[in-house]
Amino acid sequence: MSIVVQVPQDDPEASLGTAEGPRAKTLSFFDLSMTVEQGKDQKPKPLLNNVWGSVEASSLTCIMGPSGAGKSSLLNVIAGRMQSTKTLKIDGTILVGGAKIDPVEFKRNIAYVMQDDAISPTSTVREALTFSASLRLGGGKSKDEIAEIVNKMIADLGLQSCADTFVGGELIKGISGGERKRTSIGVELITDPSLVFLDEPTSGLDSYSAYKIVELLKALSHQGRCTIMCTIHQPSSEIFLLFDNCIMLKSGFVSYGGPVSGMADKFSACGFPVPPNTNLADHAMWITQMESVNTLKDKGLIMACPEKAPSNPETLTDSSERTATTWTQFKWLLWREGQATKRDKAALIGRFGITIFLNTLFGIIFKGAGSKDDTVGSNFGDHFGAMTMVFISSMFGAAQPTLLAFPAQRPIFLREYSTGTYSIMPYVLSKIMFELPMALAQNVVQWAVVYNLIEFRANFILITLTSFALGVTSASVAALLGSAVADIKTATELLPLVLVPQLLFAGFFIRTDSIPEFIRWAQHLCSLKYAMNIAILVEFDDDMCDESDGNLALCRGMREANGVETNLVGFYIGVLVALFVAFRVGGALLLMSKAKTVF
Ligand SMILES: Nc1ncnc2c1ncn2[C@@H]1O[C@H](COP(=O)(O)OP(=O)(O)OP(=O)(O)O)[C@@H](O)[C@H]1O
Repeated sequence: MSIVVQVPQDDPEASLGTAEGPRAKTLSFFDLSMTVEQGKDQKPKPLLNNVWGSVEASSLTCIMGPSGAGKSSLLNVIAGRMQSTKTLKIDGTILVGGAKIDPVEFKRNIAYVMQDDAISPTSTVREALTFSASLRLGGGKSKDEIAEIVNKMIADLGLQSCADTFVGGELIKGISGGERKRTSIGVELITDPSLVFLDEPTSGLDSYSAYKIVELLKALSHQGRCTIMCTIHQPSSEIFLLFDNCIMLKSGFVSYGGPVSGMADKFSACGFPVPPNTNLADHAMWITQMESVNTLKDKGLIMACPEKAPSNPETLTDSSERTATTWTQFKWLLWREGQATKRDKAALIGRFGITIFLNTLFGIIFKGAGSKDDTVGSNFGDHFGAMTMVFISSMFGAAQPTLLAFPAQRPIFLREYSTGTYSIMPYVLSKIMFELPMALAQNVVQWAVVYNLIEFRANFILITLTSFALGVTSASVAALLGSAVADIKTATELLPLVLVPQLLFAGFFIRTDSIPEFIRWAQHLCSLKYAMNIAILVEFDDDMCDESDGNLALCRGMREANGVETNLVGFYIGVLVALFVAFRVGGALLLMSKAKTVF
């Protein structure tokens, strides 16, 4: 790909630093093309065809066109968020001001606001902005300076009345859609970018909120803070006339590129006058949609780029380091994770409520199953069944909350990671730092409920720690699964696929030496098997069993059938730790690869 993005040559540092005041830059692009390979015997499909456009600094531009015309593709290519790949070829020249830059390096000066507002639902507006400012403006700013920047941003965005309200989401009540969009804009604008791109900023908003958002974008651009470009669907007249420029696309061709004020005349001159009392945007959309590319070419609406790209522009990179240290990232992520855990009361109550309810039920059903007192009438089958049920519930109890939370957190991670807000290590560590104590607390509650009711024989601490190890390893499996899929529904459907096979390989229903040899290896991926091996040793060891009622022989038989050996406890613990780490690393790698292809 030979895309170049340029910044002014006269004062490059001023244009790249954290300058206060006007930073907006002109933006022009020439002959942008994008084609996608379609398979061996098919011709590559063109998605963008010699697209061109030029917008002045501090202006507000919309990209319009029928569905599938290439609006998002164009926005993503200009924003440097789409690069050439094996199957996707991108070509063309993009100029910012006048000097060439590396689009990846220049990313810090470009803000991109996604269509879906991916902001932590348990943060307040002020906290979301402070989080972004603290991590993206570098370590050089004091707390007071950050607070001042955030307060100014809140005022600029008109968010004073909801500054300390939760952003909210599906499960937590929060600010309105328009306020959430403003917050998303603020989170990106806080880095003082030269160029701001927004994908459908008005989608899902009522007409008044949509108007207020575009009005805000106009004010921000006209203040000289940045040059703004966004895609938009069917704007009302009032909204459309707020834009300075419009780029209209038809099947990847430019059918209009210029000021909104000159659009009606251009359409008239090409034989498509705007009927009286008609919204110009609707008229332009209608014509673009109705007429074929050839007709629009013949009529002079679709035309080649009127200018040539300058040859050999100078290259400039933005080497300014604005990312906070890993330690700062970790502290902020930990803080946000703590707030999320504390504030999502429904999730907390659900998690511990279900644990208490299920384990009370186990306690009632298996009451005294582990008792050594012959008069209670316990037997080996009930005793082992009780242990199995408690362990299975520990496995699902830890995996479920992680899995349910993950798809909601995933888009937030993808946005923040791809904008360089933090790196993967502090993110994963901050998650684990909260998951471990939560899982421990859940297991302590679980065993506190069942231990005496069922009269388990193992040491309370040992058995609790074993089920805790199982819980956190299962949560890692859930994190891996959550990293792979985008929505809660798919994740929930896939959970049994990952956890139920564990039951088959754990040795409860079938001896592991009876499993067909070609698939027996899979037992080594099962955390439940290793946790049960340890549990068998601490609960069903020789000195825990009673020779007189035949339990000793049953215990020994079970240990033998499942290959459980007393001297391998260290190995079983090691395998659990290794599985925990492997699933976590796998999940992190998957997330990182998703972040690269998110746009
Ligand atoms: N990476 C890709 N590989 C293959 N086809 C793609 C790719 N990206 C986009 N397309 C196709 O290119 C066309 C333009 O897509 P794009 O999302 O840019 O259109 P759009 O105008 O933003 O549409 P909408 O308004 O429906 O969001 C569509 O037909 C889309 O399916």
